[in-house]
Amino acid sequence: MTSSSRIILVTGGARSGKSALAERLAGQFDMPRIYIATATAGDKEMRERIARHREIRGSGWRTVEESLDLAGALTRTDGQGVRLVDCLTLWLSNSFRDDDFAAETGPLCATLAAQKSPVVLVTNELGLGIVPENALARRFRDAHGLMNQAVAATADQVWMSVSGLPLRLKPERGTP
Ligand SMILES: Nc1nc2c(ncn2[C@@H]2O[C@H](COP(=O)(O)OP(=O)(O)OP(=O)(O)O)[C@@H](O)[C@H]2O)c(=O)[nH]1
Repeated sequence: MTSSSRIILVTGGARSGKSALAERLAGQFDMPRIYIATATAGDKEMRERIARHREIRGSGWRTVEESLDLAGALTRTDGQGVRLVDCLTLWLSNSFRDDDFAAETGPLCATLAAQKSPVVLVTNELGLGIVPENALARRFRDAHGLMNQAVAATADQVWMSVSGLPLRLKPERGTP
């Protein structure tokens, strides 16, 4: 992995294989691995899911749990290894202020641009289905799409996982 691939975004639908792709991309950096989890274990199913993820990741990863201050977690861990953030969707949902999505996404993109060590970020490709009936869900969906665009613009590489298959979106093959 070259130094020009410092910020990598991986998008995809639920159970599309995006987390596994992100782990493979992070694994290409020959340095310690730090997993930044934005999920909180709200119920038994989520606790079991998290336990499974930890088991699969194994001891090669240090885990940092940060559901709100993602920029702070990135700043604190910069210089310590490659960071894998899983995922931006839950982070935005935890920190979403109904009226002002830029208040969260702007500082995140500025922090990403300032990182010295690599970061692989996982997000979801929302909004491919029907328009939600609920107004808050519509505002979240729109804010989430704008967040993805802003992070993708900041990223050196963008990938999408479709049915477990990786699709590279940025840079397109053949372009420098
Ligand atoms: N708090 C916490 N959350 C974790 C940990 N490990 C994984 N997670 C969370 O588990 C979630 C990812 O797992 P899944 O929901 O199974 O993945 P998915 O997005 O449905 O499926 P894929 O597209 O295949 O990745 C992310 O939201 C992570 O934050 C951990 O150690 N602690």
